[in-house]
Amino acid sequence: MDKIYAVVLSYKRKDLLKRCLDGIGAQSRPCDAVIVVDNASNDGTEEMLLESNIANLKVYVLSQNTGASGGFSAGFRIAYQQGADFVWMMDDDVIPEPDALEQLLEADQRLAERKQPRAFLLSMAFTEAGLLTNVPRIDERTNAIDYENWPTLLDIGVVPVRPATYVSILVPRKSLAQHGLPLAPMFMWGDDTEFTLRISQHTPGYLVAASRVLHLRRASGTIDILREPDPSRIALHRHLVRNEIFVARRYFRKRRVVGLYTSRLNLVAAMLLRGQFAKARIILSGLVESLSFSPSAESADAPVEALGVTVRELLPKRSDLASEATSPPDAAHSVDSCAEKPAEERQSNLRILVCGAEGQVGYCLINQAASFGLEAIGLSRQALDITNAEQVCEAIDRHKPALIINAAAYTNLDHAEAEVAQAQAVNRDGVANLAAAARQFNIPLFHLSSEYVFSGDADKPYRETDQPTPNSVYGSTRRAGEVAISQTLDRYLILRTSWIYGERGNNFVKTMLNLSNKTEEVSVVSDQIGCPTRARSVARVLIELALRYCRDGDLEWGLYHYSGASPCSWAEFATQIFQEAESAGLIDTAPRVLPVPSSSLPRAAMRPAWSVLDCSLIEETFGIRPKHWRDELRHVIRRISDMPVVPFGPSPSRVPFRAYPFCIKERPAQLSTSRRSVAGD
Ligand SMILES: NC(=O)C1=CN([C@@H]2O[C@H](COP(=O)(O)OP(=O)(O)OC[C@H]3O[C@@H](n4cnc5c(N)ncnc54)[C@H](OP(=O)(O)O)[C@@H]3O)[C@@H](O)[C@H]2O)C=CC1
Ligand SMILES: Cc1cn([C@H]2C[C@H](O)[C@@H](COP(=O)(O)OP(=O)(O)O[C@H]3O[C@@H](C)C(=O)[C@@H](O)[C@H]3O)O2)c(=O)[nH]c1=O
Repeated sequence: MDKIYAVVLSYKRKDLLKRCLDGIGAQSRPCDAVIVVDNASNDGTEEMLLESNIANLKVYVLSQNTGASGGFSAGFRIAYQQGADFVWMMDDDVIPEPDALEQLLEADQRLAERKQPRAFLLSMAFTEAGLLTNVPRIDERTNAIDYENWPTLLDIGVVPVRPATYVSILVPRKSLAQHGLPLAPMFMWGDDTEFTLRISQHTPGYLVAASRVLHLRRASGTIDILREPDPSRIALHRHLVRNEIFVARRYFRKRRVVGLYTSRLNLVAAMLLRGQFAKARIILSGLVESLSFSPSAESADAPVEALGVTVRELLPKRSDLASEATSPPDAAHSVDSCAEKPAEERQSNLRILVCGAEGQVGYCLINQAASFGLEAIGLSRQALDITNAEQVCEAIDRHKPALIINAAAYTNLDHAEAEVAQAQAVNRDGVANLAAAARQFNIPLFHLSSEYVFSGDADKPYRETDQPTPNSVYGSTRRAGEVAISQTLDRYLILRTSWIYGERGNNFVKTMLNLSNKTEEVSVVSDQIGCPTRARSVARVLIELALRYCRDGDLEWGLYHYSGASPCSWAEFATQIFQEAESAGLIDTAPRVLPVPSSSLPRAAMRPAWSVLDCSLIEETFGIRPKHWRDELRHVIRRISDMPVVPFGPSPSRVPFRAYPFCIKERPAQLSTSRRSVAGD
């Protein structure tokens, strides 16, 4: 079933927002997530949201007001990047009728049956007095004999429209993927017009008669500086002037642009005659700005931070997630541990120590943590070698983190078969060092492990309760690390995952892309099945759980499985990688994928035939759902194609076949806002 994310942008209207959320919560078709973007309201909105009982509520507070266009742009990208199939966007003063969403989706279905592509679907908006408001413009495009086409689909209750507002608009993922995000620099007014015009350039949007919402807007009618009731908004009218001209220039005929300039200049003249100098200056500055204003659309993959803000995720109370308070364990050697402190003090230690910070997941942890309000101290292997117990204690003592996340590991499977001692030193003894230190400092340890702890001869997804029986050195050492943790600590979180890939580091996606330039056919095993998992999503899960621990001082500790959704073979994964890369223009021609049995590609370490993890426990416990690897892969490929340099291949030692021994140096990782230490910090 499609994932529908409702997104509400809110700015200093907590009472209206509450009504809006109640309306969303009462929908006959529940939303898979309800996202509120708080545009730095600072008016008690956060407190109201923290107390909210709306199911699946996620709240993102921007560090500063980015205007309507910035806020909507943030909301669209957050929902898109979290895997929404449809984004149901609205202002905070919209109260949807209980079947508003269901009706939009039914209309979408009817249009699909008629094979009509659609850029968006729109509800009918009414004022409290029952008058129509926010009426979109009909799409007046004509048919082959020059008649307007708009009545064609009246029988299914929809009319094609083009410019529209964000008063209950349902935008399919495809529109965002193809056309990008609303233009944040517009700040306010006209950004919705521009966005809907852009996405409906070749495919109409539709107004859906049966979907109705109430729009409780403060001022009625059109926006006009002469009638502006709110003095604090008068200065903002320069955006309106600039944006109107920009939209006209981009989407309409020259005559309209000239008309706009003329009417605005006339208005300025009239104002000057009436002595309205301040207002005249505002219009004039809009006109001047319009001469050079020409923002371009960001891709839906762009991080929210690209808006020049940081984002903080709030964790609203949700009955299903509330953990029972337990008494803090022995505090003999405690250092700044979250668990022993009252709630208000706990918030003050949001520092996490990340080991293995230069690895795929480690890097993503450091890169994302600050956006969620965590201070991440990232230590590379040079800065902290986890095999050195003394160094581990020193690092904790120096940084006094609330918890440790271990993303460090010896991950070269084939080399591990020969370098058993080295693999054990890191994956077993290094992890034991971390567990001992966590115990000494009375802080929890989050740790990553692998599905390779299982032999791979099962026929159903592995659960946390299944007995590990590793059949490689890597798998055995990972299992030994898990055991060391569970025997040393009560407060630990082990996350087993599988087939990690991302735009950075060594992984299968990078290997395939590297191969694509060198060969026309790639042999890939088709008898190993698993779930590809994006490094960034693994990091995101760890951040989410770290935040919950810092908030509550406790967590449902233990072992969890988390991987991408939907199993596939490596051969299927490779095929999809090439397809995505080809359509993103990253490669000219996709090589053929020749599916082969594992026996035909011998490697030092045995790979499990079945690498599928059952992720239901993490979903039941924390509401964390796996994301489909196909969606995630598309993002990763896009990001790689945005990179200015040729993608990095794997280090030659990880590549089993002679065909691709080259390795192009990756550009140095950029430092994130969180602290990253490479040598000693
Ligand atoms: N990659 C995958 O497909 C999967 C990985 N996992 C697990 O997830 C975790 C993260 O994986 P991923 O990000 O892909 O791993 P990477 O191999 O990308 O990163 C591991 C990092 O650990 C560092 N490291 C190695 N030895 C030490 C040490 N003694 N002290 C400190 N740091 C050290 C490495 O540094 P250097 O490069 O300098 O050696 C590297 O930066 C690991 O535990 C891994 O086993 C689980 C399932 C699948
Ligand atoms: C490069 C290549 C690989 N393959 C196969 C071999 C192997 O079975 C599979 C993946 O190979 P890689 O070497 O990229 O990945 P590999 O090192 O096996 O990946 C594993 O890493 C460790 C750390 C884990 O914990 C696992 O979850 C898993 O992700 O693809 C081909 O069939 N053809 C090819 O051209």
